[in-house]
Amino acid sequence: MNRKFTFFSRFIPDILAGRKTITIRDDSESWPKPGELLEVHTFEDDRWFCQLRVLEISPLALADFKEEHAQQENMSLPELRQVIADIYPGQDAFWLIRFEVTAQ
Ligand SMILES: CC(=O)Nc1cc[nH]c(=O)n1
Repeated sequence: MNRKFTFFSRFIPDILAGRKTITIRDDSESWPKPGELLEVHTFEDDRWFCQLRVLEISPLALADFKEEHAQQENMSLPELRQVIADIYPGQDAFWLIRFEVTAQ
């Protein structure tokens, strides 16, 4: 199992500023456990940019995306649906991972 956890670099400013406090992932990235510390790298060039503590992980269907989730991603709800559809085409079952930044 690949336990590397990455984000697209465009999300870094929002993560480090505390404006993005969740990430929505598919089954392949449902392995983090609450309390776990993750060393987080950029997807594009594998550059470390912070450490996160996992606060919560819970299943979330595409049909159940709400305004609250969009706010936690610092996006509008249509924007969040589009971003997730672009990253995970055709998928509708996800995991919500809530986190806090513990080092940067
Ligand atoms: C690299 C990658 O998949 N990044 C993602 C995917 C979904 N949400 C997110 O915040 N970042």
